[in-house]
Amino acid sequence: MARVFLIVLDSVGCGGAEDAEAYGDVGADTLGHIAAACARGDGDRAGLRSGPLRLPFMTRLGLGLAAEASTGRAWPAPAAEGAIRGQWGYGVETSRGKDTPSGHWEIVGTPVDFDWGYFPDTQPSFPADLTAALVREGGLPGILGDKHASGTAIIDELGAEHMRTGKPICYTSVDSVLQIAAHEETFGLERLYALCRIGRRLCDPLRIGRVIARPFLGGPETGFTRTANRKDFAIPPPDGTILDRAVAAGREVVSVGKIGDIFAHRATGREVKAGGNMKLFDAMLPEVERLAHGGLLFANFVDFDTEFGHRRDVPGYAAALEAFDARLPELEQRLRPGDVVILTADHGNDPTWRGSDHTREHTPILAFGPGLQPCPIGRRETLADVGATVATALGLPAHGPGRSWIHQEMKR
Ligand SMILES: O=P(O)(O)O[C@H]1O[C@H](CO)[C@@H](O)[C@H]1O
Ligand SMILES: [Mn+2]
Ligand SMILES: [Mn+2]
Repeated sequence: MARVFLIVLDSVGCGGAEDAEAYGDVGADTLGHIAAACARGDGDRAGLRSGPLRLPFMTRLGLGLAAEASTGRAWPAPAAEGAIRGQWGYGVETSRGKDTPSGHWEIVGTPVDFDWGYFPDTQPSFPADLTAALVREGGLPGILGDKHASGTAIIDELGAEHMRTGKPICYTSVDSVLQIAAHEETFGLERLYALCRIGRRLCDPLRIGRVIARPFLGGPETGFTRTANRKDFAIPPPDGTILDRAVAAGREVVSVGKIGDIFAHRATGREVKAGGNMKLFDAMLPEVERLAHGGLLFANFVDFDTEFGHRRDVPGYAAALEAFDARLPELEQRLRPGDVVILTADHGNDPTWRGSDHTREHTPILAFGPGLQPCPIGRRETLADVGATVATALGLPAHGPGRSWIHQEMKR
């Protein structure tokens, strides 16, 4: 029986979204703009990387062709060396949010059919009764922030005041989130998590997708750094995800990275975590060897988004893509006959774009595995086609709007 490895490169969009105007994102193109910047020499950073964007493994799977099909523009990075060996295409997000839960839930077959609640880009941003309840129930002296912000910028701005006053830093973005940043030592990590649980309950009636704990360390003299102890408290996804169906059928499920958080830990099986893309890859490989026949491994590689997209760091993003690409042969070596690997993304986060938020884009979809015939899979009208394909490959029941691109004749 096949095993499926579904891997989300968080925020690695490929431009071209027809509805980008509604988001102020016309022309945003995460992969294309990184590749173009690298081609111009604007992706160079001493000691990190230089020159054109080199993604030999994914380019041979069809990444450049997928990007061209998505945007109608030539792929501004080296073409595939050798014949295309993957199934390639791109996905159109139908859920209205350009956030992580919307993207992931749609990928696994359950697009978001309701509108998330959002906090306005005003100051204060949070409704007075929400703040009052958080302060009262959390036993707080007050809160700081109360606005849209980049998470690294706001701890630079308010970290010292937070340490002095004991008031947590609450902020949001264009996504449906309440983020709470606090010092791991002076405020306390468990206390921050407890506060986020209170925030989660208070945000439920507002349909806020996630309450996110953003612990950090450091001091006013040394500067502040976020730690790997981020924790997301999410609304559970709609019923019927591919994870639900796999677990219901008694299949082994392994979640790597932040998948558990994104699905409120429902049907996420054994959760494997590590800090940073490369450590996550290290942690994923033994799971690839171990996964039972008929099993599903679902991984999210978050650094692309958190460390480079939101930080608008082109060389960093390019280096992260190259480092990820260079590890893919290690994954391929561990595949067995019938296995299917799908690489895709949940939304864009163009590091050349204004601001620090996600960007509305199509997402690349690449599939490969022993016995999987290379072919174009075209434009997929919903990311749920990925989940439908996973269901076909694993022999699980169909659910929701997705259509599988794998038929038996394309597998062998
Ligand atoms: O700037 P940071 O804190 O990384 O925030 C980002 O992370 C949030 C959740 O992924 C997004 O909504 C975005 O605003
Ligand atoms: Mn994401
Ligand atoms: Mn993000």
